[in-house]
Amino acid sequence: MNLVDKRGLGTGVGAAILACALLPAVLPPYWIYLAISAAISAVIMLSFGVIVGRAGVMSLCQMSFAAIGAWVVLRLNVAEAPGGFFLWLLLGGLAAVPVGVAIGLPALRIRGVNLAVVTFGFAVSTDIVLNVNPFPGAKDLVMLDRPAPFDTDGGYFVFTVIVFTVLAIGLGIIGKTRLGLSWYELRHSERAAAAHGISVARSKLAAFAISAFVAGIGGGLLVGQLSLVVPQNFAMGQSLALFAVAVMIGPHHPEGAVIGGVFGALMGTLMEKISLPQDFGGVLFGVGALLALRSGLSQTDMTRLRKREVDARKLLKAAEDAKDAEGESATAQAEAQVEAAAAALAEVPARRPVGDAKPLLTVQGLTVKFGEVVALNGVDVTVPEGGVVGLIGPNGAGKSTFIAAVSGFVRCEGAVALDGRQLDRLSPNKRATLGLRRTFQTTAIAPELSQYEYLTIGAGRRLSRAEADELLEFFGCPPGQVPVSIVDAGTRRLLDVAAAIAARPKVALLDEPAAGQSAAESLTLGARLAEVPERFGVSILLVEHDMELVQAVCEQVTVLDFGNVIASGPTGEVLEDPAVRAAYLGAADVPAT
Ligand SMILES: Nc1ncnc2c1ncn2[C@@H]1O[C@H](COP(=O)(O)OP(=O)(O)OP(=O)(O)O)[C@@H](O)[C@H]1O
Repeated sequence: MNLVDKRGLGTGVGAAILACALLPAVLPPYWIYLAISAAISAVIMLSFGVIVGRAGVMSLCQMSFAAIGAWVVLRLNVAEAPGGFFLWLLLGGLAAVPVGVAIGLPALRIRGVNLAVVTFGFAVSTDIVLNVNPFPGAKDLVMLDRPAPFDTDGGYFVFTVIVFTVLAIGLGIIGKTRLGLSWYELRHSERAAAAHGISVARSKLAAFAISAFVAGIGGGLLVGQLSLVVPQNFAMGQSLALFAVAVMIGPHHPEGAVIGGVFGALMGTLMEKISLPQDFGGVLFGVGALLALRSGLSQTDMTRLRKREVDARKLLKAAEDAKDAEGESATAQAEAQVEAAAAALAEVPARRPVGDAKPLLTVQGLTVKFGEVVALNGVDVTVPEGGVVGLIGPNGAGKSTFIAAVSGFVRCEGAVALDGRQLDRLSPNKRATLGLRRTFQTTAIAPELSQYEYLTIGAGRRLSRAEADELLEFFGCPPGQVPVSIVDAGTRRLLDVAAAIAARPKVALLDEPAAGQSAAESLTLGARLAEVPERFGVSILLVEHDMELVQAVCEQVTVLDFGNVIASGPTGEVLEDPAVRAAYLGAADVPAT
């Protein structure tokens, strides 16, 4: 879980040095000029990589941000401002940031195609403004002079490659931080991100701000290449074509940005060389983008994921072979697992406090209505410190709605307090950061993440390798390098539980974590959950249909039926209650104690 992928960094920097040493020496002047265009396009591609590739936001106005960068550089050039081109370039990037944030504000309320329309609207407005107001210096032909030692085309190519490399490394590091990883989560599920304590608004605005900065730098670089720019350099059609390339190729990985940049810059020339109309390239990009949108993954995502999966499968096979070498058959292992789980569960009641601990989560009079449907009607539940409390009931009783309301995802009446603090008016991510975590019945984990990366998102901090390994082993998940894409649905739930516990919240609300598990696995999970309060300092509210699990792990249980509490108290007594047995009749077996 290092912030820098040393192998990738070595390869990338090596390739950049090679390109800088070779291309200016061997390419004819026109192709050097095209190589500069490709490097600048690659920088602009990086900006698409942040907003489209990582955060999954359909932004069609990156060239407008580039135009702002170009405008600032030219304005400072005309004014002969101190600092020179390098400083102006930086200021051009920074000038695009507030505009990026302003464009990002609507993204807090709208998404998908609607957001694409908003960003496209901005691109159109920029087009109109630029066509009416020429770039600074255009009237009097005040050109920008490239600074030495980058004043020749070959030298300027080297400069653009250096800028690209620095930006790619910076974005790579950001991508490994919680902010960067949170963009992946936003792309798949904003609810899951909020449940992990991520402020969806802040995360999206940061993506807009950073992508606008990078695009602004790209615009400034274009001024350095052309000495003076015209509105057509930033036309909305350009934004559209580059967006399609970005969706297709995946410029959030440096190799994707380079390929995208080369395509973007050279496609016109290539089409001309094979006697096809230049615009035909745009059609090809559009078709490629549609295919990528259908699969949900870009070309570079797929290539990287396949490699990760191959490596992970080797790792899993080696672990399996090691077990086989120990001579234990799969059946013997499963039997040993059940025996161990049963033994661990047998010890649980002796270790647990029985209801006399301090209340940690108190929910009073919780009422949720969906139109005419009263999903919850004045429900009271308390989770004591160090306790595992069950919430059960037949299908549609209101259990998931309870978790959604307590964690802030659903409007409700009533009072929710965590460790004495009222949570009622707080957002889901605020509740999560205060120590109330939840899992979902249906997980929405980004498949391209490794389990280590997912734990980092869940934990809200960088976990040490040892801590992450301990959590994964404890919950029976595969090794941390294994990508989520090849983890089965049942194990993804366990990973979700591990990510919730990784944050060391005060209380974790677990929504059917044993669904999809075999009887033996469910028993094993029970033993682990019973251990969680003591081992990780996290109290649990457990929603489950597996009555054996509930009976073994929960000291207290509350039963819902049609949104009403029909019984609450020590598990053994409640499960014997005739009203509970009647509610469950035909819905699930309640084993007699
Ligand atoms: N968003 C919603 N809009 C309208 N009705 C809803 C919504 N969410 C839940 N309900 C209704 O609220 C009631 C409780 O649903 P909920 O999913 O909480 O039950 P549950 O006990 O979790 O069921 P299960 O065990 O099947 O998950 C059901 O009648 C359901 O149809």
